[in-house]
Amino acid sequence: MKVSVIGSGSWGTALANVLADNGHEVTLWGRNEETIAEIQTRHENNKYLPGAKLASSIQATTDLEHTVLEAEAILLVVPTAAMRQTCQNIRPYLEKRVNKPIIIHATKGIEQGTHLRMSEVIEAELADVMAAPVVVLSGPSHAEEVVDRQITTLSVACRDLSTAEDVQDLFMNAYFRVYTNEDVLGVELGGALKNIIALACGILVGLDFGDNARAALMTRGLAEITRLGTRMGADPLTFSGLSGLGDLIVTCTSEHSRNYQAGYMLAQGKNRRTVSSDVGMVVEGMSTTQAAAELAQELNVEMPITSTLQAFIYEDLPVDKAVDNLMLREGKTEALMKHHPF
Ligand SMILES: NC(=O)C1=CN([C@@H]2O[C@H](COP(=O)(O)OP(=O)(O)OC[C@H]3O[C@@H](n4cnc5c(N)ncnc54)[C@H](O)[C@@H]3O)[C@@H](O)[C@H]2O)C=CC1
Ligand SMILES: O=C(CO)COP(=O)(O)O
Repeated sequence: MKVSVIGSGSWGTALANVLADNGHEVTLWGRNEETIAEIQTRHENNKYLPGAKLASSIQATTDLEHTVLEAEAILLVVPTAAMRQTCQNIRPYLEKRVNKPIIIHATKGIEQGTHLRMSEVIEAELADVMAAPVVVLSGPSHAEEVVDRQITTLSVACRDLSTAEDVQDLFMNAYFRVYTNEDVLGVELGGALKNIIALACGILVGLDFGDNARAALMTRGLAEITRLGTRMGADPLTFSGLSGLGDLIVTCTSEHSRNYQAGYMLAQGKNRRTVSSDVGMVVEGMSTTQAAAELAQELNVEMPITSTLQAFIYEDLPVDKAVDNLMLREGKTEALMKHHPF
């Protein structure tokens, strides 16, 4: 199958490599001429995946029209902040086509201002020029390990199950196992919101808190993700799956996680305005924290970790006050569904 990947950062490059391993004709689009030339000629992407050798069959290009006109499936893997503009950039080429492609995305975030999920942004811009409802690929998957062909499991979500199954077939192989899911909302929210908790874990570890505190943050983090997601209409069980608990574990416990790294740097006193460029790659959790705190307020859902992190990052709340905010709140019951239906 002809598959085009739009976004040649770490995740787009690693996914292009999986698709090439599966024998697909892969075109990888990026905006940076140097990166694209390096992928095309040396089969390497040293800025984002240093040391990795990529499949030589990947065709890397900066020509967006060529990338869009040929593909039977298009995978969008740009940062959240660039998703709407990217859809607008590819739209004219999709309009020209008689046979429309399947659109998949693997981006984890919530759009600033609108609070829309990525599938909602894509469908708002492209609904009439795609072959099927948008498909989401999400789950515990650091690009560094995927490009090294280490065992990885993910979910593909689509409200049309047969399209999800087609995309499952596209990606599945001996090191990359994919499960289908029809809960697009839950899968997208799990992937986006775990970045908030990973940032908070990085801060906690950077400040020398112990393992008990990290376990508390992950568990209560999952509780508030589930509370918001259920309020929005997701299946609560989705958050115990790969794109919920699975992704929470991998980002809160791994030094590969850019969100975790950014949190660690914030704990060392790095400025929030420079922390993303210090990490050198996109840190989605910074803006998602703001968007999720606003969303929780709008929907009247309690998200104490998210709102405390928002105040820590954006309003200079001192760390001891942040910890007191969480620890000295009125006593609560742990039961999620019985006492707090959402
Ligand atoms: N790196 C990983 O292991 C994983 C990343 N993701 C998600 O994938 C998405 C992309 O992240 P990464 O590839 O890791 O980021 P990255 O920081 O490695 O690369 C970002 C890429 O986006 C490009 N880009 C930035 N602004 C752009 C714009 N306005 N238009 C077009 N391209 C633009 C950059 O040139 C670069 O190629 C994020 O939402 C991330 O959460 C999901 C799973 C795993
Ligand atoms: O989503 C990821 C792994 O599943 C990547 O997380 P980071 O963006 O924190 O590196």
